[in-house]
Amino acid sequence: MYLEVKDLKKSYGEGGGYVQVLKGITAGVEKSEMCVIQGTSGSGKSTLLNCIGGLDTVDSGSIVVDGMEVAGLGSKALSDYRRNKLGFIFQFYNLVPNLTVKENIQVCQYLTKNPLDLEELLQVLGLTEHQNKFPAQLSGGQQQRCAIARALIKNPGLLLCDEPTCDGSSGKLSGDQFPACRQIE
Ligand SMILES: Nc1ncnc2c1ncn2[C@@H]1O[C@H](COP(=O)(O)OP(=O)(O)OP(=O)(O)O)[C@@H](O)[C@H]1O
Repeated sequence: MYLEVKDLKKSYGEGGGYVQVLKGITAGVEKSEMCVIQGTSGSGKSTLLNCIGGLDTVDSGSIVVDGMEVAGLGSKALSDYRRNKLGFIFQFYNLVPNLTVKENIQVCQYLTKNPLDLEELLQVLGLTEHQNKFPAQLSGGQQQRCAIARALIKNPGLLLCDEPTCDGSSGKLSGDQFPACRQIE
């Protein structure tokens, strides 16, 4: 397995505000496999991705990526993991507003060891003519493609996508639209 999650538990808050979001998730994804996570709104999909991506801490359990335990890594090792192994497409894009499309992508290009070719990526994603625009000057779909390019430029071993093809207002894609993918509920 390239990604292996075992008995993962994660909660937020305390006292009356305590909520256990991940109640012992166990799942695995092979190298080159695509896997869809399905669940109702608020069920913990983003929380799971954030934990796997090292953006949030877990209460207990294990996350192994390419043979390396990620849960509990120190900050330097966690940075290396995020820089070189991981691409993350955020649900709300998280583009840097005062950087252009090209600069948003270049930030990740410069940080990683084996980046893809920037010009080619811009072209494939239909962003060449928009590369000097700022995020506020882009349509939702253009922002989304910029966020996808920023994740892909790192040529990551693991690509985590939090609703990458949904603009948050036009309805969600169902797993049925990804027949080649295995689904985790
Ligand atoms: N930082 C936080 N502090 C407290 N509660 C949180 C925090 N982040 C998420 N939650 C709660 O955890 C639960 C899971 O949230 P999460 O964003 O993972 O759901 P989701 O399945 O991705 O939802 P959606 O499909 O609507 O994006 C929700 O009840 C949410 O309110």
